[in-house]
Amino acid sequence: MPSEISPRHFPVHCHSSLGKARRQERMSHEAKRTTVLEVGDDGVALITIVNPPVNALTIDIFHSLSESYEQALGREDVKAIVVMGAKGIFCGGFDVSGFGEQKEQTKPRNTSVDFFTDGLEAAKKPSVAAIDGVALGGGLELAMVCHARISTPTARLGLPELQLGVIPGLGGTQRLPRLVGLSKSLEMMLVSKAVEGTEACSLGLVDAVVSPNELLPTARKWALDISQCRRPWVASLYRTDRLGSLEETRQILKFARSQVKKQALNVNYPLVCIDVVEEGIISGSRAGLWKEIKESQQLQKSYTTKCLVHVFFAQRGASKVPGITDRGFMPRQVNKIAVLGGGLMGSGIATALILNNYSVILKEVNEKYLHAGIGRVRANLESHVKKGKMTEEKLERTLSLLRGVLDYESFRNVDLVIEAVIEDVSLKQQIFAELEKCCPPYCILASNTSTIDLTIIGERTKSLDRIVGAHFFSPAHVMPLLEIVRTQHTSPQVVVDLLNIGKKMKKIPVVVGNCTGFAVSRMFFPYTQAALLLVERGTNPYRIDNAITKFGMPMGPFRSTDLVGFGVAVAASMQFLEKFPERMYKSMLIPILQEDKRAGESTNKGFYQYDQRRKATPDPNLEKYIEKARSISGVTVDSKLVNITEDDIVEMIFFPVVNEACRILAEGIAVKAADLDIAAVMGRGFPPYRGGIFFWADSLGSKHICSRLDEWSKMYGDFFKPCPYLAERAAKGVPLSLSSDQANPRL
Ligand SMILES: C[C@H](O)CC(=O)SCCNC(=O)CCNC(=O)[C@H](O)C(C)(C)COP(=O)(O)OP(=O)(O)OC[C@H]1O[C@@H](n2cnc3c(N)ncnc32)[C@H](O)[C@@H]1OP(=O)(O)O
Repeated sequence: MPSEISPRHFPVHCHSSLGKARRQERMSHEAKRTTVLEVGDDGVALITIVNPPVNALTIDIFHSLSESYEQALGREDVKAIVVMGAKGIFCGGFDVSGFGEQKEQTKPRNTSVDFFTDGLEAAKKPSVAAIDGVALGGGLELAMVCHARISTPTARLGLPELQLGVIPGLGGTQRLPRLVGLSKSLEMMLVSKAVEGTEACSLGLVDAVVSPNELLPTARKWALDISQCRRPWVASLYRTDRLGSLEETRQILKFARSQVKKQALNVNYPLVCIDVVEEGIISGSRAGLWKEIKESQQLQKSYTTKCLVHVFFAQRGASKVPGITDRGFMPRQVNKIAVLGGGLMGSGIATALILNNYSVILKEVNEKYLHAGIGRVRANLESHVKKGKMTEEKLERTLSLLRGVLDYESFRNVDLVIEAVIEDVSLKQQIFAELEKCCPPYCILASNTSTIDLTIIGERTKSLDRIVGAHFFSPAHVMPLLEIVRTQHTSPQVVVDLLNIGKKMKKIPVVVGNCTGFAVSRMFFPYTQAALLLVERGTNPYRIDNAITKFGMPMGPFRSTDLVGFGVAVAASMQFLEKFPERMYKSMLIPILQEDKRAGESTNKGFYQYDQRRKATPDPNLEKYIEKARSISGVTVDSKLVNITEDDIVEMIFFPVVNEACRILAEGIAVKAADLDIAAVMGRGFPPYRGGIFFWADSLGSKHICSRLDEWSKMYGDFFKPCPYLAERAAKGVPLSLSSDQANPRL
């Protein structure tokens, strides 16, 4: 039975030690971050966490929560306790804004063992969590300390700490396996997968699922039932019935470790998480709690966490655009959307839209292409069915939102058109002129171009104010980034509308300015170019790809060019060549390969050769093409570059990317460096645990980057020449990500 509760379990703050000013400041702070205790006639004390917007846990909240609990436990008229969050959100977890700092974050001993375990879980009065909205991280950990959990069907429950480089630190590694079993708990923690209330109930994580209206009455009754022994009084930490035999445990942990070693390169926190879970199973849950405390404290201070927390906040900051989202524009209702072109991109965009309940018209030029486009959408949905994410019935319902057409007849009442045809300037110009005539005057006219200047695309229209870039990344129904491109003419309302649609499509939108390549393609165009320069001077291409994947990119430059296809790569290069000739590295290697019908993965040969299962292997024949390209370029093999180290490969490939990112920032194409961090992570798979392109560059220092670029530009030409923004920051020794007064914002 629950042990004796004494006030020492609850850290109570001592006002007398605070000065008057600090006390006042603290009181106004607490007015926003607090818990509220209300005792009903039924004898149930309702404790509500109030810390908008997501009721995150802070030290203040813990103080207030412990005070509320202490009162509830001490009052004779209270028989049981219900915990909930204000405004339909249980709790979004611990406030992560201080994670990644060297200072101590919490007093986990007080919270995890003394407060949560020996205080709440062992209390003489039962607690029930009433969960709506989200119960994530520390929020779910608090709920698991309660003796039962009632949830709404759509509430999301999970322990997503690992996506921030930390492990659950309030008992989650111990209680989750005991509630849902080891395999499921590892899956939920290692891939930061949240489950909805209904699934949580079938897993045993929650005890009942009810509608939002019934949530509180049910939770109150449940709590009273426990107190009167009509329902079991369960302390999750000591359950063992969901844990399998020791042999099963070993098998599951072994498998999890092998998966993590394959997938989580350069980071240790997933393995730490598994070790902590194992400790609890082998040595008992209290031993597990202590190990969890020690490890989570360490990880909270780690540099990796600092990077991942930066990405978390940068992602949220990306949808706040000065001069646009702070002007009070409300997003307009967008119901009907047309997509032009049913190729790879168009079908992906249409899939993403119908998956998020938009009605979509897909237009193609003839029956054959239309049929193929709709077929692609169906195939995209079928892959969801195969992965168990969707039922056949849901597939048919989703597909019924798509209608194929061959003309503009039905465009008369569309709210948004997304053009996704091939990268041909005059074709796009013609299409936009037609759209202007066929669509209503309020319709947003968006292009999915990845490189072409939008003002040029809209040259033949008088609708520049409603022309905007909606650049998706392939596969569009999978990749999270949406690059919203606005020109000097695009109206703020249109940007606000598109931001809202992006959010509804569960994309991460980043708003950038208009130029050739915008932010993502432009920032990364030196990525493949630097690789070509190295190869022509003797570096083995497969060593380059290997070094870059070891750094953490999903693919090296050659493998990713194969995937994109040489046709697309050449079309983009032509745009850059026209716009930035002075810093293009002009290699003939790709055109030479193309001449020999090697155009990348789709032709089974590119830089790699591909078997029937699309597995890439190095091709010994590549060397002869490289030699030919080398002779055309008139360069010779440089023994330094033949024997270049992996670290130097990474710097020679990525410093030109940093250099271009600096130009983009200096020109005001991006509003802030953090937006380019998000663009690199979400659009190109730059490792999030390095914080994004600028965050990583600043960890190395502007001086180091500039001096290396300088050195290479003397040896290998202007391709490496540091831009004025970078050179200036290096001279002053200031970080590249600091906003610049000298930048000339065009947005
Ligand atoms: C000790 C423990 O084990 C450690 C932990 O608990 S670590 C934290 C674990 N929790 C998480 O990882 C959840 C993080 N949050 C989220 O996933 C999402 O914010 C959410 C699902 C809760 C809400 O999503 P959504 O409604 O789209 O709102 P979103 O824009 O993301 O967040 C709203 C605001 O709350 C902030 N916020 C959300 N969760 C936060 C958190 N855990 N800490 C600090 N701020 C947080 C956001 O930064 C944003 O602030 P802004 O308005 O100033 O931009």
